[in-house]
Amino acid sequence: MTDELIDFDAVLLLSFGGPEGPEDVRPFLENVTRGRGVPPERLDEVAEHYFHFGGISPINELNRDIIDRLRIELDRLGLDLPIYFGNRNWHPMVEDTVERMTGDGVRRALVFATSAYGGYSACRQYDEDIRRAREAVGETAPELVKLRQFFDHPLFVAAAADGVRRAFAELPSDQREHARLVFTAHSIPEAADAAAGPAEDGGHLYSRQVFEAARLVAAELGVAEHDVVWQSRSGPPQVPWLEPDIVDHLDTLYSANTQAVVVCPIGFVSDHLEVVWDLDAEARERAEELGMGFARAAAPGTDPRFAELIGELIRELVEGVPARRLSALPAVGCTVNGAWCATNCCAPGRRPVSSEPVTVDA
Ligand SMILES: CC1=C(CCC(=O)O)c2cc3nc(cc4[nH]c(cc5[nH]c(cc1n2)c(C)c5CCC(=O)O)c(CCC(=O)O)c4C)C(CCC(=O)O)=C3C
Ligand SMILES: [Fe+2]
Repeated sequence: MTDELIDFDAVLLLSFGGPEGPEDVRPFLENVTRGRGVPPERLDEVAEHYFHFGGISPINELNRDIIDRLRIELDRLGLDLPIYFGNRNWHPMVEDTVERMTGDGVRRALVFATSAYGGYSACRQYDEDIRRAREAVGETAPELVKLRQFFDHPLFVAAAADGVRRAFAELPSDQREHARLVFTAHSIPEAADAAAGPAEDGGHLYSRQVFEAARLVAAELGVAEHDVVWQSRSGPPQVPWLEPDIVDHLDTLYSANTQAVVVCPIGFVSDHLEVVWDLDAEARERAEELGMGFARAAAPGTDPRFAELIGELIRELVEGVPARRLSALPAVGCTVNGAWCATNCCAPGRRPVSSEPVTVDA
């Protein structure tokens, strides 16, 4: 990124996308898993999760709500920028959106990708989306400047902490005091985590940022102990992914006499299908079988501070306001036209740079 402040004429919210009816589910899943070696049985299983909710993922509506709140926030800030919406895997597809932006005369837009973290799936794949969309349009495509990773922004941490506070309050008072705070994020292959971040930084940027965000939220709440575990694993069983899984972890906690858990999906921006299925359905059911209390914290996306956060990330580039950050870990991801953050940053096939064990307790 250049140091000089430059003019922007639009904002693009770039997200994952999700089906909006039963007939969308299969083609959506084909889009998500194209070329990724996800076994067909896994796809059948995941399709069932979507059918359970009538084939509708909440993600698009939640993103539209974020856009509505961002509109109000940008108006409040006096930033007269139209907001566009485009997805990687479902309509509105980012290629179509960038084409529309071009037709509307947009020359240089800020891109907010709905993930707080680094790593291939959480960061670099959004750069690929930006490149693909610009290539589809050709030479007249607008310049697209992606906003940075925000896992340690005080507004992200505060919004997540508030969700946890409300979840604790949902538990019966006798369980509240002893409830274990457990954070979850989407599991990724261990090799992808090892390759996450600029190579010279030593890798594992995704899991390090997730651990750090969890630590910051727990610290804000004054909760002394917590765990970080993973959810929504896919891919063949012989390929190692980040572990333990949330459901297995509930068994471990049960063996250690834990009476209740509060689960915070810190790895996600909104309560989309992976949250409502893997946590509200599967994990809650396991907790009930074990007789453990269970409450799930809302993801930060619906909190008014989330729109404020996006406004602040925009002002970092538009007005040069200093980046507010609570950790010293790298927060990269701000690049132009889908360029990588650094050579080999989060490269899908990069060899592990270090293989330090990733601990669970903070
Ligand atoms: C790190 C990460 C995030 C967080 C960052 C971010 O938010 O961007 C995320 C978000 C999401 N993941 C989502 C859904 C899916 N992810 C899948 C598959 C995968 N995710 C992966 C990683 C991540 N995923 C990976 C390494 C795979 C394996 C295949 C591949 O390398 O691509 C599959 C395929 C089937 C399966 O589950 O096996 C589905 C359906 C939805 C939408 C939910 C809805 O519809 O509401 C969202 C927001
Ligand atoms: Fe995913």
